Order: sequence, then C-alpha cells, then structure tokens
Amino acid sequence: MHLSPPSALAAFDAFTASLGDRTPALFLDYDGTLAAIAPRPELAVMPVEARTVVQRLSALCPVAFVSGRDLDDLTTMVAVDGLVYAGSHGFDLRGPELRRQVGVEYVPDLDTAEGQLRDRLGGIAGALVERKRFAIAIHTRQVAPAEKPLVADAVRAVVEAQPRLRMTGGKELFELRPNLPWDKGRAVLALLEALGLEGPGTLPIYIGDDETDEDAFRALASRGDGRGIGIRVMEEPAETAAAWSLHDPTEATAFLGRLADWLAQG
Ligand SMILES: O=P(O)(O)OC[C@H]1O[C@H](O[C@H]2O[C@H](CO)[C@@H](O)[C@H](O)[C@H]2O)[C@H](O)[C@@H](O)[C@@H]1O
Repeated sequence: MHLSPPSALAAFDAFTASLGDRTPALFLDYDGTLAAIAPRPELAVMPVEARTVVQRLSALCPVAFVSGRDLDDLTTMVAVDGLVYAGSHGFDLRGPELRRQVGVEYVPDLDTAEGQLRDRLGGIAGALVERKRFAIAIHTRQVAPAEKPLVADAVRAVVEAQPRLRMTGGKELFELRPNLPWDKGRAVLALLEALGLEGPGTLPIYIGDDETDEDAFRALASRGDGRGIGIRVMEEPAETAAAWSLHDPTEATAFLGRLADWLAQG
C-alpha cells in the first residue's frame, strides 16, 4: 500500500520512463476521475476537454471505461465511439467486438431489493435510489445529516434479507450488487484477456478515484513485475494500492493530454 503516491503529472518523465517501450492500455473510471463529483448523477457531465483527449488517445492506444454506472448511462455520458465500456462495476461489458454480462441470474434479486429500498426510503427527503442493471446505488449526498443513519439502517436491513447480494460503499453512497467474486479488478483482467492485451508489449494503466477502484489497482499490482500501473485521483492523502496519484479530474485530463502528446511523438 502507498500513502500519498507521487503525482503522475508532476513526475511525468519518471512516469513515462516506467512504461519503457510498452504501449499503454488505458482503463478509466468516470465519476470523480474524468467528471467532477456533482450533487446528482445526471449532473456529473464530462467536460469537452476530457472527451477530446479521450478521443485523441483512442487513436493511439486501447481505451476502456470501467464504471459503477449503468452501461448505457456510462456510454451516453462519455459519448466516444469505438471504446470498450464496462458498467455496473464491471458486471456489464461491451466493446466493438465484445459483449459479456456477469451475474444475469442475480437480476431478480436486485429487482426485489430495489422495490424494498424504494418502499423504505420513500419518506426520507433527498435519498436517491439509482438502479443499474447489475447494481443499485443508494445516494445520501442530498440527505440531511441527521437522516443519513436512517438510510444506512434501511440499506443494511434490505441487504441482510438478501444474502445473494452484498453491499459496498463509495462517495456518499451505498451500493448493492451480486454477491459474486467479481469487481472492477476482475473485469479489467478479463478485458485484458478478451482484448488480447495480456502480452509483455502492453502495459495496463488504471485511473480511478474511489474505493471500488482499489479492486482494479490491486488486480493490476497482482500481475507482478510492474505489469500494471494504478493511478488514484485524490484530493487528500489516503492509503491506496495505486503507485501514482493525480489531484482531481482537471489534473487527470491534463495528464491524459500529456500522455497523448507523448504517445503521438512515438
Ligand atoms: O465507478 P464510477 O464511475 O466512479 O461510479 C461510481 C458511482 O458514481 C456515481 O455516484 C457518484 O457521483 C455522483 C455524481 O457526481 C455523486 O452525486 C455521488 O455522490 C457519487 O457517489 C454514480 O451515480 C453511481 O452509480 C456510481 O456507482
């Protein structure tokens, strides 16, 4: 684990030196990484600068988005054709020549939980239930501080009654997802295999800001011998399995711009 890893932008030359002659394969998180955190999910729009740099990069190296958002929502928000997209924390994968869904048999459990959550949380002002195909996010960002424990109690009660689901966390949210050994890290490893990117000529780089992104940092670190790089976007120092950091989505976009310039120069 690292506490406050070095900035991949401030130490860009050292960062690119660690790539050697390998081609990066970029795995990008969305919320808090390329889109700044907003009061509600639909308000977290990716700036045009970020979209432009993602488009540039997609002509220079493989690019995938790996997000907790629903796959269709993610694809609409990013709106760059030809990329690989993984929604619902990697349970729902789609690319130009790829389609895979993990945990389809858990959708009825999620449907039941969604109904129970809407019943229990309907009376709590600001509590937002966001259904994704393979996960449910329960947002507390708009809930009065005194009421947040009520949301936590309700979510706990629902997940305790649904042993086929498990709860994870995030920024002002709880998430319910299939209780399967699957996460963003396993999704990234599966994508490397499916896209033929497992060889020594490719270096996967994952950029993310949240606790579910730590699964991906750990998965890449587990490949050993520097065969994967994690970059955590974080405004405050924190323990992370990522070896590099960036401060916020603006800095992440600037870093990707420099990476595109560097790749374009060959
Ligand atoms: O994996 P990510 O792309 O980072 O998605 C994680 C969750 O992001 C969204 O929620 C977060 O962003 C919202 C908009 O800025 C914010 O209001 C909320 O508090 C954050 O937790 C998204 O709505 C979730 O579905 C994702 O799981």
